[in-house]
Amino acid sequence: MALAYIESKKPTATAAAIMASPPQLILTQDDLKKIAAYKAVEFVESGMVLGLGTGSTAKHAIDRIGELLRQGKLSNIVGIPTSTKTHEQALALNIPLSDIDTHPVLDLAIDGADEVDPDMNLVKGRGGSLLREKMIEGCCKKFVVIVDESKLVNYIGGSGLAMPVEIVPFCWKFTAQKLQSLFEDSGCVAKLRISPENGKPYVTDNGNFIVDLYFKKDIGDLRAAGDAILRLAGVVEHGMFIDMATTLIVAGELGVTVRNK
Ligand SMILES: O=C(CO)[C@H](O)[C@H](O)COP(=O)(O)O
Repeated sequence: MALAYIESKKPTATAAAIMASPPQLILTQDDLKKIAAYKAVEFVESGMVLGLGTGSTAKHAIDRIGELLRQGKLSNIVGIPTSTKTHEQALALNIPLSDIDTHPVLDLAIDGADEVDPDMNLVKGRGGSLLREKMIEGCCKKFVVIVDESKLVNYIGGSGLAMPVEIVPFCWKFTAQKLQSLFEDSGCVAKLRISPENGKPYVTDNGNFIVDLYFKKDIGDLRAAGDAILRLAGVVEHGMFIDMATTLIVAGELGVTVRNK
């Protein structure tokens, strides 16, 4: 697919303000996340129905939306949260909330990602919310992805970190084994995600488990891989977001890049 690029290596006014206060020599990863998030919120207009993402980057965007509502600079926003955690954050900020039963078409969603490839395909779900994120971000007119530059990869799986798959708890070992076998040629290792809090299987907002897939090599055709995963009984959804992002905002040491698809 042909891509159109709008690129700027100059810090925006918002980014410049964040960089300037307090004075510091090195921006932390969290500073970069905040810069990307604030830039994304510039796309938000009063009256919009908004998908509210999950994770440490999206959290900054939601805080900013709450702040602009409080200041009266935004009004009549309806937020659709992608997780119970985001739901709680948005409630605390007095952002009016709804769901996709009531609002099946959203104006805009803002969310982070774990990996972004050169075609703006994503890995999401290391925060555990991939199913609701995919349902909600799949019905947005515009899906703005916000990342710091560490999330950019040459190919999906290229970070060496997990590509999450949400599965039903029933006979999870069977499903994990099937997933691993599917990507044998890519040296795939499938691991059940364990919650660091209690040492038990991590349970998603939907009552499911997550199997994290680690690849040693490029898995090739992402659509074919995604379809093969979804054909396995026991799989609920995978964390590859193929051809869904419409805008990518990357914050790095040299400034902010905005790229439209
Ligand atoms: O997909 C996600 C949650 O399911 C997050 O967007 C993703 O994990 C990125 O998180 P962070 O902004 O904390 O790096």
